[in-house]
Amino acid sequence: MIHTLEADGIQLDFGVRRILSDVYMKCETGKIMGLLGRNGQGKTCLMNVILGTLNSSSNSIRFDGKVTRKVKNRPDLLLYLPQFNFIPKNLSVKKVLEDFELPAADLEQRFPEFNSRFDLKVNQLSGGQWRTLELYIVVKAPSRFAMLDEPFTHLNPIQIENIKQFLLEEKANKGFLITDHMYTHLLDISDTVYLLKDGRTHLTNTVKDLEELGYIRVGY
Ligand SMILES: Nc1ncnc2c1ncn2[C@@H]1O[C@H](COP(=O)(O)OP(=O)(O)OP(=O)(O)O)[C@@H](O)[C@H]1O
Repeated sequence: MIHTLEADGIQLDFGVRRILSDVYMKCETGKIMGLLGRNGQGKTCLMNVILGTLNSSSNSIRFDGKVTRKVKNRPDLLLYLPQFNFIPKNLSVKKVLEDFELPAADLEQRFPEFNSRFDLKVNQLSGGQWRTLELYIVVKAPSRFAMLDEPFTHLNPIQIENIKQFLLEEKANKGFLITDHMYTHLLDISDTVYLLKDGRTHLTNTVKDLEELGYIRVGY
């Protein structure tokens, strides 16, 4: 069965500044939805409104058509990879995996750089490894959907290709909403791409659409 996550009717203002006014987004299990937008257009705010960690004057967040509030309390529905590190730095890799009931062997098979690193504390990992571990948890822990805020940041090109392959395989198990400034990587793996601009989402299909909307300049 395909499950859906939809968000619309969102109005978000900070003082006199309107950040979000005309958003419509739909994610489905089995698919990757990419969200692009220039700095400050409201991508992170939108994710936080969906989660319910940021209050907006109005919003409608629906799972399978049913309005759901306080999504942050429903990890079975949605998990979130924020831009900042969320795993406490003093926990060992082993303990983190145990807490999420995820097998160490699977992490090591997928990301061999964790070989012999399970006893290390998270803050003894490199920044990229710390980020990879967090992403692995959000992707693998059971939930219908996962939102990833800049998953490619801090990662080298080989890690990025590995993560892209990982996400393409794991979308069989959940739906993803991903935002990142590395738009070519996002376009490579996304089934649907929205551009957030001036408070509203634009469904885009091609690089030309992104150029016409002023997000990229091709040919310079
Ligand atoms: N708590 C807040 N109070 C006032 N303004 C805020 C607050 N949080 C975010 N903003 C503003 O809202 C706008 C959208 O921020 P947001 O972080 O969602 O942008 P973004 O699209 O994720 O940007 P980036 O790509 O740089 O991460 C920005 O102009 C930001 O300064």
